[in-house]
Amino acid sequence: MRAHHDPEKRVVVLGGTGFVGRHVHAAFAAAGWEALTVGRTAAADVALDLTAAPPRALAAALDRHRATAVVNAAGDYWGLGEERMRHSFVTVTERVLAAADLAARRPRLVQLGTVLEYGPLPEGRPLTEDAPIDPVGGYGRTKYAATRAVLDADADAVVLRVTNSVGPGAHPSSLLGKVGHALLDAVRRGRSATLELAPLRAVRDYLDVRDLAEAVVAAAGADASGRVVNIGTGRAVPIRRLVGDLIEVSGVRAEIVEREPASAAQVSPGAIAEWLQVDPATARRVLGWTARRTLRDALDDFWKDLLDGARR
Ligand SMILES: O=c1ccn([C@@H]2O[C@H](COP(=O)(O)OP(=O)(O)O[C@H]3O[C@H](CO)[C@@H](O)[C@H](O)[C@H]3O)[C@@H](O)[C@H]2O)c(=O)[nH]1
Repeated sequence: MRAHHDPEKRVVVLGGTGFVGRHVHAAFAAAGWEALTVGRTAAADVALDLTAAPPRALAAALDRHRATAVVNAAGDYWGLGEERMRHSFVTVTERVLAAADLAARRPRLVQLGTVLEYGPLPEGRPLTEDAPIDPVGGYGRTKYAATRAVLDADADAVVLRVTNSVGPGAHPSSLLGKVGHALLDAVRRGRSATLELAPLRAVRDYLDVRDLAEAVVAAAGADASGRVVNIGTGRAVPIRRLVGDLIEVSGVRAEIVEREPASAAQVSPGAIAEWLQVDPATARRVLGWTARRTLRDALDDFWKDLLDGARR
């Protein structure tokens, strides 16, 4: 028998086949929501290129699903220049807002932003929502412009400014994604691995992506509107240790070679913030959400998923 769903719990996840979106979709389903993914690939429930489709196409998908909420987890950015990122984030967000206006019932919007919208803070100062906005790179600048569009629209919306996340499906261009794929390659070849990385100086707040997904579900159900909430664990971890833990989890013999990136295209979006730790108090108070998983589990499950994928 088909499960009976609460008519108020119907969500459309934009970018629902991406690394974060996939987990967001699963978390909504686990919480009893009827969840639909929109993405560019055939893996999505509704295949729609949000950078090209007019708002009425998305509005029609929202209406067909009778969506009460929409999550914007869409947007390519790895290796893209600022203009392309502006299109990925700002143009798409403007279209999402226009589509929500056109829909028969305006859905609540949960927009995924980034902690990189803020400027770097001195070491030891946790990132609160009143920290100065001073994005250093094109990624932070364009994500901030998208956040502004949401806040200025006066919609029923909340923006989550999210820190780094890891777990099954981590993007191969991210630091831990890159390391995981290189370790998997070593397993396939029956060799040890040589990991060529930019100097691992940063100390960052890392979330299990499944905790992040639960924060999005909490945000969809919360009362808060027209504001931002920072999403992180409240702990800062040296990324060198995370890389070491992933190598240990894999059991692969690996050598790390640290070298300054040869070109700007190889620099991580977050390379500007060396020390970053979120203050999780607002998320706890406003969303009733706190990260609960360990990073060891996130790394374990990321590695298991890579091995499973290689066997499939
Ligand atoms: O070879 C490398 C690669 C990366 N890093 C550092 O590792 C951290 C993580 O880098 P990466 O995985 O490339 O991600 P970020 O650049 O931090 O960006 C991620 O984290 C942001 C929030 O913190 C999110 O908004 C983005 O979507 C997400 O891609 C950063 O401090 C990088 O400077 C290195 O030290 N060496």
